[in-house]
Amino acid sequence: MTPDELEAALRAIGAERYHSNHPFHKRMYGGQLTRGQIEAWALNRYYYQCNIPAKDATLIARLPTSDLRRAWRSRLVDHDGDGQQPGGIARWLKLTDSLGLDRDYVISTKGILPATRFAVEAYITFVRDQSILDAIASSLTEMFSPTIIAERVEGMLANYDFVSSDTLAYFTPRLTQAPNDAKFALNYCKEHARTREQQEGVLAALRFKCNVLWVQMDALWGAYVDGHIPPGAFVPSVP
Ligand SMILES: O=C(O)c1cc(C(=O)O)c2c(n1)C(=O)C(=O)c1cc(C(=O)O)[nH]c1-2
Repeated sequence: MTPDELEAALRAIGAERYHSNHPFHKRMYGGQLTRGQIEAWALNRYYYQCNIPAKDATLIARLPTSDLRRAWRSRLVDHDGDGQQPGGIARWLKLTDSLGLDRDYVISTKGILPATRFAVEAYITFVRDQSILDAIASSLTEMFSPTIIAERVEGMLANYDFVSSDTLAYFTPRLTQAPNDAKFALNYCKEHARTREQQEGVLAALRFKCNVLWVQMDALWGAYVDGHIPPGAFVPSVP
């Protein structure tokens, strides 16, 4: 494959497998979720958010050059803040605050679904154990996140009176951060995935990561749409 053919193959995977295709997302932006279901989504998604810096620090520890480490470390600042400006984790907690979730409970992660925990842990393990090329490729879902974020924010503002643009402020910086991050990772993969085997590895890494996101939606659906809430997991106080 040429580098451009590789990019086209990556985009085809996103078109088919990104979590924007999941029925839970469609219900969310379509205004068909209850407040309790949105609370469950925000609570569970906190676990993804708060582990993204651990994932990125794991990768940085493996990167062989200053140039690569410097390029990647902006992601840590994006999520952890710089001590002056809040980062993504703090902004996510504003979202859970505004939904009325107890901050200590959210941070404790006691109420998240087992599948959320397993999926996020699998992502960190993948980045620790697979090749650096595959680890970088696993971040490429971010190529598709601006579209899902725009859809989600627009749909939620239009459909839920308990959500405001302030509630969803987490997403605003992501609309510029994600494309920058994705561009760097995509260029890296196009440049370094030369053999067929390497290219297949990159494609498999993106499929893996789509699964990490997809199973989190499946778990929310099973627990909060079908009603099979696992023992110990969050039970919404409102329907
Ligand atoms: O809102 C979303 O649907 C969405 C998706 C993704 C993604 O595609 O992995 C990320 C984010 N948001 C996000 O906010 C974020 O910080 C992020 C980091 C990463 C990553 O893999 O390093 N993905 C994502």
